[in-house]
Amino acid sequence: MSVLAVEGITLRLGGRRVLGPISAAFAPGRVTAVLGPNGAGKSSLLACLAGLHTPDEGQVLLGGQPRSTFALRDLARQIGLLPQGGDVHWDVDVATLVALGRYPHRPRWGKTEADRQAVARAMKATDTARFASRTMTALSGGERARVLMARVLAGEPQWLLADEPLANLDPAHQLETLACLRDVARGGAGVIVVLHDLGHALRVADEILLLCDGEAIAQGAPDAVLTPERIAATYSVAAEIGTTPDGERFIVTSSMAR
Ligand SMILES: Nc1ncnc2c1ncn2[C@@H]1O[C@H](COP(=O)(O)OP(=O)(O)OP(=O)(O)O)[C@@H](O)[C@H]1O
Repeated sequence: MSVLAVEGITLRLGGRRVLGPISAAFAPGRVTAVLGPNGAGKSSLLACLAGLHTPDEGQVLLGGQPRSTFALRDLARQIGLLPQGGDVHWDVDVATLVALGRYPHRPRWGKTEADRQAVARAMKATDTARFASRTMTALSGGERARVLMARVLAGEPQWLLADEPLANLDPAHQLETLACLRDVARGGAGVIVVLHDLGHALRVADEILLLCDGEAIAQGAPDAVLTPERIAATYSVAAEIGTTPDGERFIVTSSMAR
């Protein structure tokens, strides 16, 4: 599968440059965590990759071809976006909503067995099958967030772009979601995930892209990017990085001494 990349893109919103110029490439079969302080440009970058924003300069490339040269249906099959803080305010039942994720794949009429199986897999992976017949507006915020993740997973995109997918989730479901992202990458898809928890990023990511003020200040292996010095310079917090007896990496942050 081909690489997804941005080449020298800039983005202006409200008359202000909020991104770039930035160049970065994302590899299939890997989890890339996009990190950075509030307002760094993480969502803007994902929106450019997903086609919600058109860069003012530069281009988004899919397999070396400009994104703009692909048909919309083709792009919808290849790239799935879970937007930040997405929600649903209509009385749709969970199974119907998740099945909408198959829309780019479905024949003109009806659903195929492959559609049904993809929806079942997505609901199992997100622990949402047990409320398949309930309406979205009758679920808690975290339950709705998991259903929205199921909808994107049901589309089995070659590129999964997830903007803060752990928001509103309890610790167990956060870990399940991180494991699910790893599974998606293991299956060969490219995963690009925006995270705020540096420890989660250290554990889930093969690679980290660190943004600050709309620019990429580092991209590489988690241990190489997330050093205490760089965390201090980027987030203005002190960080201690360690390893549990089980070999799990963790980061503890604290206020910097004044
Ligand atoms: N529609 C808009 N009009 C003007 N400025 C915008 C708009 N949307 C975002 N911005 C600005 O663009 C910058 C980048 O925003 P973006 O949402 O990409 O940041 P982020 O890194 O995802 O932040 P967060 O961690 O807070 O979600 C911010 O300074 C924000 O204020």
